[in-house]
Amino acid sequence: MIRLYVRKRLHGPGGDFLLDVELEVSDAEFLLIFGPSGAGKTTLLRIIAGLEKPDEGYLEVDGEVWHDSKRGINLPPQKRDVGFVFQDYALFPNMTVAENIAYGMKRKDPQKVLELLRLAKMEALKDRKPSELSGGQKQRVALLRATAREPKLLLLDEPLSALDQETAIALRDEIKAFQRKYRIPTFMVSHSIEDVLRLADRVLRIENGRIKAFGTPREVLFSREWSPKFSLTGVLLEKVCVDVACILSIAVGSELVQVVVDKKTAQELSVGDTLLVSTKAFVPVVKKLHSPHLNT
Ligand SMILES: Nc1ncnc2c1ncn2[C@@H]1O[C@H](COP(=O)(O)OP(=O)(O)OP(=O)(O)O)[C@@H](O)[C@H]1O
Repeated sequence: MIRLYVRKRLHGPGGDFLLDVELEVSDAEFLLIFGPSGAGKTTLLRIIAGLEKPDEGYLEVDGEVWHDSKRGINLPPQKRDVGFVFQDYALFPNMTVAENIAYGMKRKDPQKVLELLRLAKMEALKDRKPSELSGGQKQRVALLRATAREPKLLLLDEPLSALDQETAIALRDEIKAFQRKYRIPTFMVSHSIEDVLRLADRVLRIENGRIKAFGTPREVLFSREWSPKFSLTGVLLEKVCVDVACILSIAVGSELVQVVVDKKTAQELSVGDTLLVSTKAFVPVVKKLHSPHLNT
């Protein structure tokens, strides 16, 4: 169980605001932290890792108190059992892939390093240096290194955002597979709705430092406050369905807009259809305006 309470005054471009988050997350849960740029997502991860200090807070992980401002407890980062993966890999350039992964393991275990490399289909690259790897491969190594130490908590800060679409999809599947296999509670920051739908057990949506929604992907994505008021028309380029929800990618002029609809709505839509997307009492309504398929 992870119990977290954080308060910290942040300096945003529009003035100061308060990061104010309180939550409980159960063991082995995948929490996705979602929200606009500047909301305080990275700062929250940094506070959990001990890289920044909150003005006021409490953090308990698996029965161990890492921070308690009232009792003056604040474990330094190296005493907090976390694995951290950033957007920019941060591997040791002078170490091989295998050495990078073994670094920080509580009990050196070459067999485990090999098992992880096998799982990520990276065995053939184990003696390479990071400079000889692609971006996707480097990020895989960063993830393996964070997992290898079997931390009590895994923190991932937009680990897929610097990768091309195909690599990001493959790595996303691996993150899920690792998390399921090793059952490490994971907090991941992402801007991607696909990450929300494919990875998260629960989603924390924060805006301006405040919790706007906290629940299952479905509860959060379809929550009534989710969409600002708007109305636009565009052409459906792609629909991707996961469980009960589908993401529509719609070209509106030169912009690409993504909206989430339920599967039933999506079933009636085809790529190439012209759509009207509007909100009615803050719940998006998607209607077909025209279908080229009717004319062929
Ligand atoms: N130690 C700090 N003290 C005060 N303000 C800070 C501190 N660290 C970050 N900030 C400010 O807090 C705001 C939130 O930053 P943060 O990086 O957490 O946002 P974010 O939600 O991760 O954004 P993005 O999605 O763009 O990465 C920013 O305006 C930043 O300048």
